Amino acid sequence: MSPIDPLSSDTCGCGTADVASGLVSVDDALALLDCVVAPVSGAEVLPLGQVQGRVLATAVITESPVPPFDNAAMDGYALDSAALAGPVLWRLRIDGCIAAGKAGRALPAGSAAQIFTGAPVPPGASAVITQEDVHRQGECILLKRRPNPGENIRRAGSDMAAGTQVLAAGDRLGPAEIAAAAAAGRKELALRRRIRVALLITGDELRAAGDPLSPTAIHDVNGPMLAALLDRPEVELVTSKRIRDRLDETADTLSGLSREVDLVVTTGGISVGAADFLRPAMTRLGGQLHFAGVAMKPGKPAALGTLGGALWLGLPGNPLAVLTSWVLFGGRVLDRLSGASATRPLRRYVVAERPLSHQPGRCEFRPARLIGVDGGGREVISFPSATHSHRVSDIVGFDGFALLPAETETIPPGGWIEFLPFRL
Ligand SMILES: Nc1nc2c(c(=O)[nH]1)N[C@H]1C(S)=C(S)[C@@H](COP(=O)(O)OP(=O)(O)OC[C@H]3O[C@@H](n4cnc5c(N)ncnc54)[C@H](O)[C@@H]3O)O[C@H]1N2
Ligand code: MOO
Repeated sequence: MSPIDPLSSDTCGCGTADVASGLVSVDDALALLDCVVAPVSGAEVLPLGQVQGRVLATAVITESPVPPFDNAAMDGYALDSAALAGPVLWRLRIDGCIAAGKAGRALPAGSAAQIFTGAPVPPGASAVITQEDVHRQGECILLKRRPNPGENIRRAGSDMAAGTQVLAAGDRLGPAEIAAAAAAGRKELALRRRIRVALLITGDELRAAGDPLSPTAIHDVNGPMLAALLDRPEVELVTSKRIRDRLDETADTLSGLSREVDLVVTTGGISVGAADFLRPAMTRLGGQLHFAGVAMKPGKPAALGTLGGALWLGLPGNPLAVLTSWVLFGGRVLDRLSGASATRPLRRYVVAERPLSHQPGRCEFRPARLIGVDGGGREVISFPSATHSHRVSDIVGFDGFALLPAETETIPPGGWIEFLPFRL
């Protein structure tokens, strides 16, 4: 299999097809994003119980070895295997019982100590033999086999030596990382502060979900979807506003929000119509546009800019276009702002269930569902017959996007195709 193609490669074509219309390729847009979006400054220290999903600001280094002492890996008997003399069968007297959390005394010659998993191995013992491997006779055990030196002993520092870096700045903290921090003896961690985000929904036609509709109105779909996409541990959604399609209102609101937050996410009003006021508002306010228009379908009008100290991520109005541009750019903006270690979306090759046709032009992100594995062990996807950027029904139950290169017209059943899983 060939390596994954850059999205702007000749194979894709989206870097060339729309150059004339001033669109940047997806790869160029991602590169610009990486250049301009830097982590927010400032850290906070929180207890382990409150760090799930957050990004670490400073590395975690163990101060002492883990485990701190040699201990038993199994329930059984601690003994000195080198001291077993004479022919098998060996008989040893049981001298004491060591449970986890208790200390054992030095083993007298010719004896073994009963020991439980996690208990410290007593001085003088070189191995732990499991209780299934011995025959117990009153206060003695009989052994048919000489345990190997070190058998069933977990050595001090064998998990983490003192001074080991177990987590790096930029690591995102999930259950595994929190476990590592706890094992390293930390009860609190230094985290990047949360990203302050404002959500701005634009459109005269919009009514809140569930509100009665006039004959020309529709329900706001993007507001609830974006609020859900922004519901992440590293995000503080400071405000969510809905405004009308007016230049003054758009500019005033953008200007006010840019003084309060790190990132303003907008939806709608970024295309070329006379009622699209986001770009004119940015121009009026002296904002800087890093890109405005990407050679992709859906999501073509997606834009990124800077206004004062805040970033502006402009998403289109059509709901599938919002989701597509969020998957490509939104998650990555949050990763960069949060200081998380770089993570490109993980793409892989899968095969098409049936013939796939595409109108040549922009490279297309077609919603797709993983439906199983074929006889050759290849993952198979199904997909709708076309991408309709306004259709919400097309995204329900889908697993990601099939990437259709700009010049591709058809892909036969069983043909290789790149797949970008949702990483919401
Ligand atoms: N002459 C051209 N017209 C359009 C172009 C173009 O290049 N030239 N691009 C088209 C593409 S592609 C897209 S995508 C849309 C994007 O337009 P906007 O981002 O300016 O979005 P709106 O015009 O405000 O809305 C588009 C569509 O989405 C509906 N919408 C808006 N907000 C919401 C919401 N919160 N929830 C649900 N639906 C929403 C809106 O009613 C429109 O139907 O422009 C094309 N036009
Ligand atoms: O690119 Mo638009 O986002 O197709 O509908």
